[in-house]
Amino acid sequence: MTRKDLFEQIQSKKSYLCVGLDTDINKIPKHLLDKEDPIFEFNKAIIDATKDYAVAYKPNIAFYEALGASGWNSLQKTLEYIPENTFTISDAKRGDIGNTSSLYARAFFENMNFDSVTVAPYMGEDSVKPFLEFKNKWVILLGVTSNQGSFDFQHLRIKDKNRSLFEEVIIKSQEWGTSDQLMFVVGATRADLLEKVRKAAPDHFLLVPGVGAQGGSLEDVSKYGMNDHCGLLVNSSRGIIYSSNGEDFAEKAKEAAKTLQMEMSEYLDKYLG
Ligand SMILES: O=c1ccn([C@@H]2O[C@H](COP(=O)(O)O)[C@@H](O)[C@H]2O)c(=O)[nH]1
Repeated sequence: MTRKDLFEQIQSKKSYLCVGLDTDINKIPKHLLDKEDPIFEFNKAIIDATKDYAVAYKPNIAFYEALGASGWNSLQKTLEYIPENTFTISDAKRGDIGNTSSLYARAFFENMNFDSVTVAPYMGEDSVKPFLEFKNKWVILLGVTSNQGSFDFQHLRIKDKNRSLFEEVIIKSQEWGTSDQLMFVVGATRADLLEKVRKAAPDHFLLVPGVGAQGGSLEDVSKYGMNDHCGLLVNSSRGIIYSSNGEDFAEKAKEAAKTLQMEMSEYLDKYLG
């Protein structure tokens, strides 16, 4: 999917919502467990319920690979079920020496046909570039993450450049790929840093996890993160998919997604540059 296609979807749905499919066999409603593939049945119902409000879906790969072959199978079926014109993110946080990264890229872009994959930047250029060799595919590089541990490394100051390590990641990586193939993860819990991030990357899309269960503010993210083509994909996983663990789980997920979409629609009117 191109950047233009993505912006068109955002405009037509008045939404920049990404629904996170962090599907945990121990958390899904009990009545699904006697189905042949409970994970897929759950995802299918969530996708049906939220597809009018979401422009992207983000399965977190850990939840699937933890289940072995059956998890990969559920993931493939889920990916195929996501409607066309919807952006797909494999949240895999990969990255290794070049030849290994090439194989990760093939796994998610060729074998599975995701639009994008999240990549950890700390092994540097040769670990990221293999992912950038695929036409109309996206690398979503971890910029400043939503967790407390982000302070261990990402916020360290680089004295001679007078900036933080996460800013250096965002600036340096723009030498490797364009804003048509590179996005950055910025945690919603770090909305205070969005002005800095936007200074370093004015045109790029940002994937922003951390609203909902982690408490990030959608309004702050939208106010400080939006650019003239929106430039935001805001993810909520648990806050949507586990709104209820009863028979009404899909209906409740729909309500949660719709609530976020309606708020986003307001912010698009208010903050779109
Ligand atoms: O900085 C980051 C990077 C990735 N994530 C992932 O996003 C979702 C968030 O889930 P919620 O249930 O909405 O909190 C999850 O898959 C994380 O692994 C992140 O939270 N922060």
